[in-house]
Amino acid sequence: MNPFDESSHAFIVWLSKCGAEISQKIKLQDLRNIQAGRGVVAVQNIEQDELLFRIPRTAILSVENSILSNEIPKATFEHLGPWLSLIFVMLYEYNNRHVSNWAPYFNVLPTEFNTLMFWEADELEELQGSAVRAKIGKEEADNMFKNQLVPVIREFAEMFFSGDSRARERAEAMMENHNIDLMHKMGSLIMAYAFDLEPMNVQKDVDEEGYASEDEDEALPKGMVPLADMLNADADRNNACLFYEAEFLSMKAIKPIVAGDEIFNDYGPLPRSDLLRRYGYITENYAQYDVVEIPFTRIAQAASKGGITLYEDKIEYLDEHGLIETGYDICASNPFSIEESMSPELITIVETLLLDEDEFERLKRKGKLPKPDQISTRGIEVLHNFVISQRQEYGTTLEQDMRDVPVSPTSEMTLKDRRCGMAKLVRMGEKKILQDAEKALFALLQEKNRTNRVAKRRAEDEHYDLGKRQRGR
Ligand SMILES: C[S@@+](CC[C@H](N)C(=O)[O-])C[C@H]1O[C@@H](n2cnc3c(N)ncnc32)[C@H](O)[C@@H]1O
Repeated sequence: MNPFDESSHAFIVWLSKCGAEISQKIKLQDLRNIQAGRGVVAVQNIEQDELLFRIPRTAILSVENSILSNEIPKATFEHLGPWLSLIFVMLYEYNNRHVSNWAPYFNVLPTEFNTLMFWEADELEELQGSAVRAKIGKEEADNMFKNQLVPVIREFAEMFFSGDSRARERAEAMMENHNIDLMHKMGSLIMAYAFDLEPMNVQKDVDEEGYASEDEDEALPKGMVPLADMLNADADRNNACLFYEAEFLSMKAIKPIVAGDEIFNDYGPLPRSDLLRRYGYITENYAQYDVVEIPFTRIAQAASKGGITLYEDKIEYLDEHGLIETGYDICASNPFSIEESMSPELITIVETLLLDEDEFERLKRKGKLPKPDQISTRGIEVLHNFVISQRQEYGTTLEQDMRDVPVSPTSEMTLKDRRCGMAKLVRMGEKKILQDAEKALFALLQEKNRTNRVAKRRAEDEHYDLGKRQRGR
């Protein structure tokens, strides 16, 4: 057995000893040949609703289950919040791997990542104007590690490095780059592997597709659920789901699975930019969720270029209505439609900015806002300009990108070429949306102008007829 399979085997043996029940119909498989690390595959046909495995809650790597939670005051974890608390606990268990209950688990978790946090500057450049570059948050995470996490490690150094006479020195060394890097790796593991630890029968507010809001998810405690996190995901190939029970978390088939098929979890309807940021991979069937985010700052710039003043009172009023955000999405749709793809908030903002003072005051008195489905000719022009100005943020055109082949990342490529290939697919997806939006807005503008011309001509004709009738009297 090669070392990779040996770790997989030792992990499954350990997990069974922890009390997990694992169906004989599945196995953990080496999928490095398709750049997918490990994955879970069916070895026999599986029926819908069949149990694939169940993991006792006690085997979850979480704050609650780590012995650190007996030693460190609850208030400290509350102060750190769910994300930093889990990083804290994972660092502790990782540093004490020789005695940690989760050592065989750490042996199957990756130590190298392809997520945007770990890309070189020239690789990130390949994303060109994509708003995802502003969301990587490396600096913010660095600051949180240095200003919030390291002080806690210093405060509880004797426990964190228990049994080590150099505990204080080691706590000081947590500020060093290699340790901050380790914190980023734990953070990245959480981002791509951790589950929100929902209590049993949780009632979350979900959208029409069944997804909870990010804010709601962020407030939940997080935990690393062994094996459940070995499932890959691929947009609409989801065939399994994790169920939260009192003592166990159970992974069950949600449709029949044929022997040989991979078992896929659902990571959510993520655009490829976010998939790359959080998980470090992309596949074509996530293109349906692609978005272009127009940052608010760009809207402000484009508006002032177009002669629209961002009056403070209008911005304040829009903010009171919760409409001022860091950015606004234009989503992919097929066939592209403005109603389906264009952020209604963005349309309302544009129409509000275009209101004259009297009209704005009148709406404000009534506590109302312009309706996004009643877009004006001037509003279309402004949105068209936003789209053009966003398109200019990308260094190459879609046609140029399409000319250079090959684009699809393959296993023969170097890591750099693969990253650049993935970045190119992300920026091409965004450019396609911008191209579709530009065309659709232009067509709508022409239609509006045509209707306006007809209405004007009709009004002129009526005026002329009235004049003739009056003269004929
Ligand atoms: C929750 S883990 C799944 C287990 C992982 N494959 C492993 O070997 O540890 C998520 C990571 O798996 C990889 N992954 C998931 N789905 C994938 C897919 N469809 N294609 C390629 N890689 C995938 C990505 O690296 C992602 O960050």
